[in-house]
This record gives sequence, C-alpha cells and structure tokens, in this order.
Amino acid sequence: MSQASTFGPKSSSLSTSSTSTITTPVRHNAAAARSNYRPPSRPTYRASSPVQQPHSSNHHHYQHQPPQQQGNDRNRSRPGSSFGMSRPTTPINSYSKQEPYTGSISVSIRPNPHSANAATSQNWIINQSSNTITNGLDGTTFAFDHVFPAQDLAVNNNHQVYLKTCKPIVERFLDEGYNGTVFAYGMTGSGKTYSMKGDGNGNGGGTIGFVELAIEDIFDKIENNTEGVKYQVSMSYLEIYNERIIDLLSTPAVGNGSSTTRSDLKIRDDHEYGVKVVGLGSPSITSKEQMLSLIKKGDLNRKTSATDFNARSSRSHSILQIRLNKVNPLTNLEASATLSLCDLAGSERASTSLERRKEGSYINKSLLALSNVINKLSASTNTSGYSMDTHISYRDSKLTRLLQPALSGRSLVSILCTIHMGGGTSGTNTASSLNQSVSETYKTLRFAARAKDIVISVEKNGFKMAGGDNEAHVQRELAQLNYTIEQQRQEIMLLRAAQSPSLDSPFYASDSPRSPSITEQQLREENRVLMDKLDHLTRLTDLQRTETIIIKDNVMNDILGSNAAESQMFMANIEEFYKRWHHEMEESKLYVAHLENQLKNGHLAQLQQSQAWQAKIQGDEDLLDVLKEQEGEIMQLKEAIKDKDHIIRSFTKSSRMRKLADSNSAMNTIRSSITTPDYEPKRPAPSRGSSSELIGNHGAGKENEPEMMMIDFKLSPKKPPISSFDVMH
Ligand SMILES: Nc1ncnc2c1ncn2[C@@H]1O[C@H](COP(=O)(O)OP(=O)(O)OP(=O)(O)O)[C@@H](O)[C@H]1O
Repeated sequence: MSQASTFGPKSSSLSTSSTSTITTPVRHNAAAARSNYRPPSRPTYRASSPVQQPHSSNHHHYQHQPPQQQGNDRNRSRPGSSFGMSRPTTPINSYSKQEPYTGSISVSIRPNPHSANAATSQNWIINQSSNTITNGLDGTTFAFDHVFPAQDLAVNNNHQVYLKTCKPIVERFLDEGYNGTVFAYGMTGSGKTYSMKGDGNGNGGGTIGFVELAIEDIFDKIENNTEGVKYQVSMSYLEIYNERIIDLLSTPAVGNGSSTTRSDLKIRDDHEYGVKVVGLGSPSITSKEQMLSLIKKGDLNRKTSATDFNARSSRSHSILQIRLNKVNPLTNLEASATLSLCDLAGSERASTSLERRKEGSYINKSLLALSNVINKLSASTNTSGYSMDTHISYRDSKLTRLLQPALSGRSLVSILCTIHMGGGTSGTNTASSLNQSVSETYKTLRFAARAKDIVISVEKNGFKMAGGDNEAHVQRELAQLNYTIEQQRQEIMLLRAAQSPSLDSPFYASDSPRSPSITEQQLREENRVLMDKLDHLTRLTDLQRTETIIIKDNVMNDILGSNAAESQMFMANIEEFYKRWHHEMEESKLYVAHLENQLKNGHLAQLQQSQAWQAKIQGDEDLLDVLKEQEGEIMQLKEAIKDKDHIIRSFTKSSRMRKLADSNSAMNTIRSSITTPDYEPKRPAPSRGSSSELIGNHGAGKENEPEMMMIDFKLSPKKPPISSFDVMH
C-alpha cells in the first residue's frame, strides 16, 4: 500500500475545440421567462434558471417543437418554450472522438420507483422523450440529459441507467485515457446507493450497481485485449464521515462504522492530480474478484444507520477510485487515467436522534458546500467553456476539496440525481414527509439544473514513454520532488512556528503563514533589547553632556584659581577623568559596532523576509521605522562620542598649559627672590595675546587651538573635584 495516494484525476488544460449545447429548466410563464431567460450569446450553450409555467390542468402536455438549427445540430427547441430555447443534449452519449472535450457535464434524473404511486403521480410529471420533469403544482419544468421514468422498470433499472449515464464515461476512460467522475446526488432514501452499489445481493440474482458494472467493463477490456497492451490496475476507497477522511480499505473490517474510529487522513495539493490524500492505500489489483472483495470489505467499514427515509442510510460520502495504467510494449508508450465513482450521503432534515442530527449537519454542510461550488461554477462559466475569475470555495468541505480536480476540468463528469416522487419508501407517507420530499426533490432539481450549466474543458491524458527515460517524465518527477520538498519545508516552518510563543501582533494573525513569524519574533526581540540599550545610552549621553559642561566650568575655575598643589591634584583628577572617558569611548565604540552589526543582520533578515513575504512585510511600517530610529540614535551616539573626544583633547591641552604656567610662575618666584627682593611683581602676560584675540582665533576655527579658550573665564571658589563622575557608573 502506498503511503500517499494521489487523489483526483490528472491535470488537463483548457481547450475550446468543441462545444455542446444544453439548457436547463424552463418555466412556461412568459413574464417570468423573459426575466430569467438568458439568450445564448453564441450558438454553443447557455444555462437558464427554471421558468415558471402557469398552472393548468394539462400543463404537462407539451407542444414538442421541431429541432432548430442554431449552428449546432444538437440544438433543438425546448418543449413548451415560447423562446425556442434549446434543450439539453446528452454530451456523455454524444462524446465524439474529438479531443479535448469541451462541453457541459452530463446530468440525469432518476426517481426511486418505490416513491411513485397513484396518489403521488401528479407531484412530478416526467416526459421521457423530452427528458424533462415538471412540478405538478407550479408547472416548473426542468430539462436534463436523461430523465428516467419512475415506474418503467424496463428503462429505470440499474443496467439501463448505467448504459446511459456511466458507461460512456467508462469507455472513454478505458479507450481514450480520459479521467472520469460519476457521482450520485439526492435526498436520503432516493436511491443513490442502490444506483451505485445495487441492492447488496449482487452475487446471484440481485441487482448490481454502477460500481460492479464498471468493474466488469474494465476487466472485460483488459481480458479481451488483443493489442498486447499491458494493464495495471490499482484502487482506493475512502469515506468522508463527519468531515473526516477514512480509508475504507484499511483493516479491520468488523462491521458497520468501525472505520469511524480510524485516523482522519489529510488532503494535500498535488501538482499532477490536483489533490492527494496522504496515507490512503492504493493496492494493485489483479482480478475483478479481488477488487469486488476489497470493495465489499470497504462497504462493511462504511457508516450506515436508519433514518426516517431509509432503513439503511449511508451516513458518509464514499469515493471509489480506480486507476488504470496501460503500456504498449511495442511503442513503450504508457497512459494512465482515473475513474472515480462517488456515492454521496443524502441531504435530510433534522432527525430526532442526536447522533443522526450531528451526522446530518455534517452531511448537509458538505452538500451545501458542493451546491455553492456548483452555483459558482455555473455562474462563472462563460460560453467558451472557460471559468471566469471567480473564487470557488472548494476548501469549504472535504467533499468539495476532493471533487475539486474533477469539477475544475480534469475529468469528464456525469451526475446522477436521484429523487423522491413523493410517496414514502419506508412506510412514511404522511403529509409532512410528502412535503419534505417535494421540497427536497425541488432542491435536488435546482442543484442538477445549476450543475447542467457548468461547461468544462477536459483533455485526455496523453501517452508518454514508459519508464523514466524520457525528458518529460524526468521533468514530471523533478516537479513532484520539488513539490514534496516545498511541502516539507512549509511543514517544518509550521512546526517551528508552532513551537515559538505567539505574539500579539498582526504578523501572528491566525490566517497568516507561520513561517515568517520566527524571524520576525527574533527581530522584534532584538529590537526590544536594542531599544532598551539605546534608551540607556541616550540617558547616559544627556547626563554626560550636562556633566561635561559642569566639568568644563569647574576645571577651568580650578585650573585658574588653584595653587600648585591643588593643580597637581586636579591634574590627577583630569587624568582619571580622561581614562574613564577613554574607556567609555572604547566601550561605546564597541557597542555602536555591535548595534551596527545587529542592524545589518536585521536589514539582511528583513530583506530575505521581504523577498519571501513581501506583501506581509510591506504592511509593517513600524518595524522599518524602529530600525530607522535606531540608525538615527546611533548617529547621535557617534556625534556624542566625537564631542567627548574633543573635550578630552581640550582638557589634556589645558592641563599641559597649566603645568607650563605653574612651572613658569615657580621659576619667576625663585628668580625674584634671588635677584630683586623689591622687584615689583608683574602679572604674567598671556602666552598668546589677549582673551579677545583668543576668542577671535578660535572663531577662525583653527583645529589645534585649545577649546578652553571658548570658555568664559570666571574665577570662582574651588569646587570639590568631579564627584559627578560617579554618576556614569
Ligand atoms: N431505482 C430503484 N429501484 C428499486 N429500489 C430502489 C431504487 N432506488 C432506491 N431503491 C430502494 O430504496 C431504498 C433506499 O435506497 P438507497 O439506500 O439507495 O437510498 P440513498 O439515496 O442511498 O439513501 P441515503 O442517502 O440515506 O444513503 C433501498 O431499499 C433501495 O433498495
């Protein structure tokens, strides 16, 4: 068993090589018809909503119009339509050997014969020749590819219905390599499981369903192969129960619903098949019997329970996939395709049982999601078969997610809608059950009508060289490997993100990818630390500026007013001061270098992130602002350090000058005491001109002039030496 089975048909590209013409229901009320009718913009296909026909006693007796030629000989006027609208063709049956196929999906209606009786025969009137069904009360008419007569069992039996709705797809799957998807849709008890699987008594006399009929066709083809083509068959079988995907083939099969305790499988995108169910088994099959026995085992695992409308109601959607790989040994070409057969759970009203209600709500939710997808697809499909740019919410349910590849053009699709004609099938023939089944049938028909509006373009899977020796194959393998690597990378990022604590930030919004969070979180943490440090440094710088001014004053005063002994002490203080400044400056330089490094790293990380998560990062102006602010702060710090350098240089020079002045004055004293005892002492001339000149010199901006000269020389009482230095610690 493989660990990761691909799910969904292989990709195909859109093409417009052919079209088919269909319409959807018509109401025969002229005014309403005018408002609802959308004329075909080109003679290919256009859908319409049901058009009301005034109620009359003989409303179901249509005037069948002769076929009209509208550029496509399959276009025929629709019975009862005053607008000559074309009625649906049967694209499945009329698939020609063209490729790719562009056209509508096939939609057929099959009533449960047990629900039709004389009392309810007027609820819905079926016209087999025109393939229409009309509501007996309001006259609304719907037209489809096939509408099977309720009680004519020669036509409304599994084999006949299979021939018209499913076999054409199986044939194209076998012969032409198209992927095919057939699903049964309808209210609970309307006959979906009966159609897909039969009545469960297939072995010897009972009725077999589409699944077995398709398997017979597949193995007939394989066994009667005269061209020497080698076939490989594999299968997978899953159910979606309460929005959990369960592998029905995984052991053990111990009876109804045992699968519900098994693990919920995950869906992943797959570049080749659209989606992949990770861990879904896909055993190789060598015989029809082996396949049937595996399906039987899977059916035992499937969840069924009794509901108001069905004694053995399927409580899950089941999807059987058969993969066929064929290799022509002569040409060494191989082709593979997938056939998906789906039995959906039935829509229903709230049940009295809690468990049924819970199941019902999951079933209804997923069917609603399917209905929404169908509505959007039909609304967004233009007449050329291309889907217009509308968001289709495939991710709203597991069912739509798994059907996404088929519905988005990778597969031929046939939908069998099973309906109730109004009579109860399990003894419930009350007015309320009648009303419910009429309204459910209405719902089913509307769903079918919308589905009929969808145009798809499907390419068949081409042949490629068998084995791995051709370039396309290698490319495909490479793409798959790259895809896997990318998936794993994202998983690792997610795991990492899950480990890191969440922060209250727009980056951590639940819908945002988790991978950038790690770097962002680190960055934010770094920024917080940096901001704290900057704060500290800023305060320090302010303090130092104030101190510097005080010191400058004090130093000058002290220098000028001190005696020799005091001067020496002062010089010692200045030297100490200088050392501290020097040390601090070195530290500040180191710290600035560290900050610069941090910023560089921050910028780098920011850059890397912005490449990967540009949109997200662009929105975060704050982070950039913080970084810019930090750069500004660092520039200021650098300026402050420069200031300090200047000041220290000034102090050093001043102290040297003071020493010189002191030694000069000592010499003069000695000299005067030796030679002229009554020598009149002179004030020592300033060494460099007058103070005004000095100011002028400084103003000239000579670099080596001591900055002391700028200071207003005031004599003041000596102050205690620089106790404020301690503040810096
Ligand atoms: N075309 C038919 N001919 C004969 N019997 C039918 C037909 N369709 C349905 N039945 C019978 O009606 C009952 C309900 O049918 P079935 O279980 O197929 O309904 P369902 O749509 O699958 O319901 P659910 O959604 O609840 O699973 C069964 O007993 C089945 O045998």
